[in-house]
Amino acid sequence: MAAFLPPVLSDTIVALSTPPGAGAIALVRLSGPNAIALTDDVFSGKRLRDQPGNTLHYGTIRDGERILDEVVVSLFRAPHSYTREDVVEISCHGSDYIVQQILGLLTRRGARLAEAGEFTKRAFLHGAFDLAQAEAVADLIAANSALSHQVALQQMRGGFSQELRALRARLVQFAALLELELDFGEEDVEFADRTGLVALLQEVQVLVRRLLRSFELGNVIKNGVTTVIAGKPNAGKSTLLNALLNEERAIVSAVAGTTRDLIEDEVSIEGIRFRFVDTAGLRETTDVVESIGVERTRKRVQQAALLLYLTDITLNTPAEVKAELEALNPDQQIPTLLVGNKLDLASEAQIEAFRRLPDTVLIAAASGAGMEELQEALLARVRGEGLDQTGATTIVTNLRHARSLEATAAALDAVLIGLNTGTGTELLAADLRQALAALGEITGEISSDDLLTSIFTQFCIGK
Ligand SMILES: Nc1nc2c(c(=O)[nH]1)N(C=O)[C@@H](CNc1ccc(C(=O)N[C@@H](CCC(=O)O)C(=O)O)cc1)CN2
Repeated sequence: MAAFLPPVLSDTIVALSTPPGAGAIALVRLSGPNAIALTDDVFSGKRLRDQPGNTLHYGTIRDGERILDEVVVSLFRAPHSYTREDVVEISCHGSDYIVQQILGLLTRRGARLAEAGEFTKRAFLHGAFDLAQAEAVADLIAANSALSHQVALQQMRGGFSQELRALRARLVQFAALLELELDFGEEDVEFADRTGLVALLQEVQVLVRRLLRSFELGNVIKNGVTTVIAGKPNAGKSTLLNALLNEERAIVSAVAGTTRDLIEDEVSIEGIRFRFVDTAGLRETTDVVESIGVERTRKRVQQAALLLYLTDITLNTPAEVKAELEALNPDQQIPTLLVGNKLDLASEAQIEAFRRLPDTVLIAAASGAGMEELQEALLARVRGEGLDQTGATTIVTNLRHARSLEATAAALDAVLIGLNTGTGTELLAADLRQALAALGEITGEISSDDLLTSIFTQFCIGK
């Protein structure tokens, strides 16, 4: 049997699974056929090979006569482990020196240092979970907000995979009938009911498109929303940023043009991360350093997911602001929120003029007035295009998955067009096969070595 296993699975891998550096405890993990025997070579305590799985053992790690550390060893026996192989975890003291010594001992005895993500890759190759679930493990580790955590956890536990498998299963049935028709060749039989197929394809297409739409929000949940704060010098951009961040991060001064470079910081508002970028004020300038800043601002606005355009309502009219926005964001490609600042200093008439504008929030950044409305407006801009409209319980956060879903949707469209125009079975079957392949790529039912390598090398070592 062993000869048929891919060679990578016949060796025993080892890695530090906790972050390097000084700490209370460090965990060195081994997985593979020799994990237990190798540990027995260096562990003085009970003989691990005689112990059942899911047990803990206290003892020392020794290099010959020399005691390296006092440790606790956890024993997992295949297939009841994370990787589905024999796994030993050595919990030693959190010292880089001790860890290096233990890794050295074990590699000298034949263990191989694990590559990034290799434990999880083995779990995948042994069928512990599918590719989308494995990718969610990395997302879970990286999650830094309540929402990104929730979405990653749901995906890791197989929520998304189940939905995809159900979609795929419905298509497979029809694909099989079409293939059967092809087998009968000349005889011109139709096993697959064309009307039923159209209905099914349309239904599946709705679900695929819903998942695709959820990616807009998914991407925001995972990567945050890059929100550029722009406006004329002294509109109060840095004060606004400080108010949003609740701290003195940007330098604030009364001299126009203080912020010459870009300042970035992140705030999580109800589980969604906003990455605020403060920019140099926009004005015609002869100062060389400052004009570089202005150019950078324009570029940055083009890359923003959201533009917060800040204006001092005591100094500017709505018409002027409109013209400034027009210049900055000509086709209104970047979703924009207009923020009128200095509410506390403005006249009734000035306030009224700005209140009438759409997508506008009035604030006094210095005192914090209107900040709650601003946060609500920010959330509404993001959620408006996401969760509420998708109605999906599953949210796609992974670009690779979104691409595969796009390919699925395109192939399904091709089948639908084919059915409408009476295309022959052969082409229908080919397009349907393509849709199935694209769906299968997400969960890894269909995968290549290159794909697996590119996915798992993005993991940390020891995961
Ligand atoms: N010490 C330790 N903690 C860890 C992990 C680990 O590998 N080691 N994990 C790694 O990421 C995560 C937990 N994931 C795990 C998933 C499955 C199994 C496991 O042994 N499953 C067996 C036995 C189940 C049982 O006894 O009920 C199985 O499914 O058969 C272990 C950890 C987080 N914490």
